[in-house]
Amino acid sequence: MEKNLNWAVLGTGVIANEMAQALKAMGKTLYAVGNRTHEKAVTFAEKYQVAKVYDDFHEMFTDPDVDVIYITTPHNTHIGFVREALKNKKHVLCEKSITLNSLELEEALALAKENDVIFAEAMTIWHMPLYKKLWELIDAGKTGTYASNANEEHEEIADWLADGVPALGKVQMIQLNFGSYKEYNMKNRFFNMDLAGGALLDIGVYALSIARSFMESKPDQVLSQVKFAPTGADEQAGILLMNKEAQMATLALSLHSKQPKRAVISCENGYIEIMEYPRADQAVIVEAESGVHHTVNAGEAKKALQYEMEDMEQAIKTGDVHKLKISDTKDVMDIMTDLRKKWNMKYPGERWE
Ligand SMILES: NC(=O)C1=CN([C@@H]2O[C@H](COP(=O)(O)OP(=O)(O)OC[C@H]3O[C@@H](n4cnc5c(N)ncnc54)[C@H](OP(=O)(O)O)[C@@H]3O)[C@@H](O)[C@H]2O)C=CC1
Ligand SMILES: O=C1CO[C@H](CO)[C@@H](O)[C@@H]1O
Repeated sequence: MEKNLNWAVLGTGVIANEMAQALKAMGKTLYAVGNRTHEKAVTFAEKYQVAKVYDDFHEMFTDPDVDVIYITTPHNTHIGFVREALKNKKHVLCEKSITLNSLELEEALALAKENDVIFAEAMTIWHMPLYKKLWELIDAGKTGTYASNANEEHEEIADWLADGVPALGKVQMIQLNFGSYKEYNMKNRFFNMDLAGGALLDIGVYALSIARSFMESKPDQVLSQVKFAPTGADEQAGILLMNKEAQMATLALSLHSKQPKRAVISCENGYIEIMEYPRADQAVIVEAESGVHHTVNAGEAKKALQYEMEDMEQAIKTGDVHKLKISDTKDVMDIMTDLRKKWNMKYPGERWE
């Protein structure tokens, strides 16, 4: 019989609560919880019937019954806890942004390899069925027509053909907005430099992940403008990307003004519009010539965390990590690192070399 993987969660904040609910919806129970403020871990365990609460959350890393740890603490703390977990041979699913910079990410990936465990980012974009479907659609139609044997690689091609969805051709230009209004409140993580706040690591990571996932290669040209919050954290930014195939992306990010979370992926024969990414379950495809609209549905927005944990479990059980898109996580982290270096925006205690 297949082994049931035991999940432990580090942290009891917003996303940890969602994770516990998602595991329940998967028919599983969270095995363990640890938190800096112990009483909150006790309350959390009662709420979700968690079997184990650690007196000191560091015990989680050496508990022989824990298979996989979900890290849900602020960005600045990720690398320290990731190191501790990987050295103790625990698989790790770590919240975005996975580390502060590429140097930390390289170190963590090397540690995962050395200890023969999986280390991945809980990046919603990699796991939602909608994006998986759209990547297939783009891939099957990137030459501008569907190849006659395309359905051997792309199961859904017959459905697209039946629905009259055109082969979209090459991705040319991607436009992404993400704006979320957060107060300048130093009690939370959003603008606090000590907690690695700022728009890029909190929301830019989503926009960049979408951009990377629809581009053929990593962008090698990056331009930007930035405005800083009174705390020194990046409050809003405009970012332009281009890769060697001359595919371009434009990002507008703000952590102090609301914008629709909208993605437009323009291709030669039409465009795809996704509203409310990252947790999206619907997109509209508009044909360039006729203006005809096709609605594409896949998955359910409310199951976002479930999809992440299902892909992680599958990777642990099979050893096939392709769904975790670690290489794309690295590309996104390289772009974010490069941007912050250009902005001279270093977090307290952060190492760049
Ligand atoms: N995927 C998604 O949709 C979302 C992802 N996130 C990501 O999840 C992470 C956490 O965000 P969120 O849940 O909003 O954060 P919260 O502020 O709600 O919770 C943070 C948790 O981390 C703990 N913590 C804070 N500092 C430390 C520290 N120095 N050492 C140990 N534990 C610490 C807190 O413990 P205590 O109780 O003691 O304060 C708390 O349990 C971030 O990386 C964020 O980007 C966030 C929201 C949505
Ligand atoms: O990941 C997250 C989901 O989106 C929020 C903004 O709307 C972020 O602040 C949060 O960290």
